[in-house]
Amino acid sequence: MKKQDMNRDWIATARTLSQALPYLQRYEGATVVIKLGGHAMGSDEAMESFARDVVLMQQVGVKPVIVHGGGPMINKLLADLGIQSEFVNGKRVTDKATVEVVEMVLSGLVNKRIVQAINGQGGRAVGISGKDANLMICEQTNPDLGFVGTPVEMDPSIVQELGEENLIPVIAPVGAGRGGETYNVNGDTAAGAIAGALKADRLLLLTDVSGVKGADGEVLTSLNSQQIRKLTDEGVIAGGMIPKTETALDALAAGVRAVVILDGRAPNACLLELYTEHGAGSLIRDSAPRVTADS
Ligand SMILES: Nc1ncnc2c1ncn2[C@@H]1O[C@H](COP(=O)(O)OP(=O)(O)O)[C@@H](O)[C@H]1O
Ligand SMILES: CC(=O)N[C@@H](CCC(=O)OP(=O)(O)O)C(=O)O
Repeated sequence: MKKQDMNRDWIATARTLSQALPYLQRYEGATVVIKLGGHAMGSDEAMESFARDVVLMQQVGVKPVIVHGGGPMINKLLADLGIQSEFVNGKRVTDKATVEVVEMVLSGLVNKRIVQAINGQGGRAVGISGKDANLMICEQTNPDLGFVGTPVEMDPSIVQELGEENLIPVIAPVGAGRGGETYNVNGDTAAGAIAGALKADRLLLLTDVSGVKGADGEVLTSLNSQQIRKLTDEGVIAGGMIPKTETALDALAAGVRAVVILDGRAPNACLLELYTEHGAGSLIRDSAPRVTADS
């Protein structure tokens, strides 16, 4: 690279940093719940980049809370074990053998991979599940789905206490039933319930598309609950996007200020969303269009 071009790059970097100031101030002390979907986890490099963003966010005063999925990783182990699995309306039909595999994969392999990635970037992450300290008590969603749970009682104190100690909670979407059962909870649903219980400032749902697409296939940069209902009725919002937009609406109703659906595979997705004017992905809330530094 020529010296002149390098200077231009540095000037642009300095300008970006300087423009981030109002956003850094805006999010100081804010609770940001980030749901990392199985499809967004991708390569080790993508995981490393995600972990670096999370540690940086904490360094500048945000309280990050990570809730993860891991559907593709569960699929793999079930297939290796020869256990059949099917989904109904985006939820895995979960019998006794399946729920054991789900807990093993989510609370074990996936959870510890994220914990290790964050710690590798200089953070201090602690892996828990919805079972720990009664964070997420569940009831059966529908007898036809077996051990699939709906969160009915949340105690977010463990998450708040970890945050106060500058520890980063990494939460597997597995819940406890009142009768000692283990429940498999959709990752988006769990993230929404946790964000709602914390009254988080932001819920970021990281997935494998750039945001919610409209009928023309273009990503909508901001949308409200009315638009979501209309797009869902028209079948434009479908498949795995339905639990995400439903979660977004439930989280807003529970007191979360805004929800963003964005591409977790894009480099620095979380930083772009929080610290730049244009943000990233689709911002969902019920009032004004895009976020400004003081909203
Ligand atoms: N209107 C829409 N806009 C964007 N994606 C959509 C839409 N409708 C359905 N989808 C699908 O939803 C998928 C995201 O859900 P999913 O695969 O369950 O994600 P994750 O594993 O990250 O939780 C996208 O890859 C896309 O195929
Ligand atoms: C009930 C239910 O379907 N649970 C999900 C939990 C994992 C998840 O949600 O993973 P993603 O976010 O990667 O899709 C499952 O068994 O796959």
